[in-house]
Amino acid sequence: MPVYGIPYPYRHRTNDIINDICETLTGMLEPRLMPSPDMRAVRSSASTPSLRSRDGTLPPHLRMDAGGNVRVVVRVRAFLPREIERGADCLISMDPITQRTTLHIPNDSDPANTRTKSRKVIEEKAFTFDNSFWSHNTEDRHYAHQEEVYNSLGEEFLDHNFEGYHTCIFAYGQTGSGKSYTMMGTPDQPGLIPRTCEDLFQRIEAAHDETPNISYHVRASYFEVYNEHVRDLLVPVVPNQPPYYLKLRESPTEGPYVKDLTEVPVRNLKEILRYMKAGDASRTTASTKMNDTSSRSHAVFTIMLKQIHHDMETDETTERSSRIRLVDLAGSERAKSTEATGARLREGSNINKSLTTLGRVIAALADPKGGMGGRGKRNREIVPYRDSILTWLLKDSLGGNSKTAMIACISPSDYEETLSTLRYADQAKRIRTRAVVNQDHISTAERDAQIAVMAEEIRVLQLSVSDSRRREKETRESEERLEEYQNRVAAMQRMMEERSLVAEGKIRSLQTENEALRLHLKLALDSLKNPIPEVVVRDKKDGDEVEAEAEELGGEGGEKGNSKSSRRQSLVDEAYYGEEDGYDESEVYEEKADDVQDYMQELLEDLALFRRKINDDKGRFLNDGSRQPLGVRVNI
Ligand SMILES: Nc1ncnc2c1ncn2[C@@H]1O[C@H](COP(=O)(O)OP(=O)(O)OP(=O)(O)O)[C@@H](O)[C@H]1O
Repeated sequence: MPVYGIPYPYRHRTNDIINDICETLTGMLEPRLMPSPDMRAVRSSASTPSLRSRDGTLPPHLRMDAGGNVRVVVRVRAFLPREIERGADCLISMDPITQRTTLHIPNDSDPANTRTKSRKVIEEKAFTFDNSFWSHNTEDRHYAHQEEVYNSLGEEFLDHNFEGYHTCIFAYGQTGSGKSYTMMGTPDQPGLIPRTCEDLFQRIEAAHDETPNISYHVRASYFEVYNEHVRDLLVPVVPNQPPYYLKLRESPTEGPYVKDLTEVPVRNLKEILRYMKAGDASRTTASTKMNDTSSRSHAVFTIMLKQIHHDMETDETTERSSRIRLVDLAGSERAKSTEATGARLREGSNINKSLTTLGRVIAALADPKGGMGGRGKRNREIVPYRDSILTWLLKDSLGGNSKTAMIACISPSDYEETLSTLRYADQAKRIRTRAVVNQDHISTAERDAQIAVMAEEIRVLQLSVSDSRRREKETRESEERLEEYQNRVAAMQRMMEERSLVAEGKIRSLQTENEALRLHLKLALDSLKNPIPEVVVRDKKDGDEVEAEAEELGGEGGEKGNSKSSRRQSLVDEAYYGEEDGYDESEVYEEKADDVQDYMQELLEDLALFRRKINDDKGRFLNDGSRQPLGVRVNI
């Protein structure tokens, strides 16, 4: 149980308090702004800013852990069927008293150790670790079951979490050496992660009964680093969609974190196990020659624990925040052993690249002249955290504010790989981290002052929100108006286009008519200028009839007779020369031609004017490609 009540001086307010109170107050002030209850899965950073004791807020001897080394344990697994088939020998022995692990020289018959033969020196190697877990044969009385591993490592680390320390446990080892088995386990043999979750909620439940004035808040996140990309394992995979990768950010106070990572609040064991299983199911695994379900990514399961203690007597609040990071690394592998090709080979080379960087980080941190071990500033600066996503994300856990443990998993019969893992682990023993209790203490007066400041901030935010809403509404309205205007302009343009088409048709028919008139006029003028004498051919019968008529008229005498005579003459003339009396016909035609020409001239002038106007209209209203339609907004 965590113990509270140490009289700490006032410490800075932290983002967590602000966020939580902001959430509460914002919810009170404007419920519409709050996400729906099932949307409360907060998206935030992986290493969520926690209440951290900052420099000067705690006496140094209380603030900083005495300086802990990375705790390193080793676990050897049982033979797999393929190893039994090839008659492999177990090259490992462990001393349960001294916690010493010894790697023995392989015999010549095992094909898995052919590479070893090319070594100049093959010798027995012994290393001492914090724990050497013998999980090779269940019959052995020292056999380390999942429970033993949890009891001697997980339990202690959970104690640290309740004390307010960040912790990290990561499993390292060759592919197929038992990392996932140790961290996640099987339904029958749950590993470190489900056991930690179970113990966590058991402790919380027990604490509720004992000390009701402490409240506990648990959040969880789960992500994987695959091919140097970060993928949120709590976001369901959408079939036929490319995976969504998250970005890394660095906070000046909290270090590197994953932006927009899903962090779900969890209330009980059932919930957290559900998230754990869902995330585990979407982890990238594949079958390789070395392991049927080989993890092709590094998986990081994180639990954030926040304990809030309120002292009724002093009316003071103390908050402790700790992060529990449980990492199942992808296995180091030799392309030759896995016989990987294509995507598997690429994954393998990315896995090896990040594990090599992890090795360099460990080497730099373990260097007694520098790193955290030697407290040397120069070396600390050149730790190559940034050379891989994995080491960048684990920066805090490897060389910062965290109590960290490494579980080195080894296969029982692979000399080369096991030696490399043991050396790696041996080096990690020398890393020292600087874990601090992440605790914040706040009096009622301070809390009231903070709430007042935040209430003011919220009021200002509310104003700016309503202001931006008003502006948004105005913008929406003006956009609607603009759209209407654009529709009208478009309709007008369509009309103009139609009219222009009609006008073009008219022009064409006028042009045709014009051409016909021109031709007609030309012919008329030609015929006037060169008249063809009219030849009147009268048939005999007609002439006789006329003569007879004239005779008839001439016989009647007197005035009547005279008029008859002139009528006769005119009829004769008419018969021979046409209806008109004796005047100059060409003059009349000339006049008529002039009139027609004048009329045509006027017509042509009108036509030209009409065409000009039509062209004018076309130019103004038709979109000629270079011109934007009216009303369209152009961004300058
Ligand atoms: N302590 C153990 N007891 C029984 N079986 C084990 C033990 N450790 C590992 N195994 C078995 O060995 C096989 C490989 O283990 P696991 O998948 O955990 O390896 P891994 O190191 O995670 O491999 P990879 O890096 O390829 O993911 C599995 O079938 C697992 O059940």
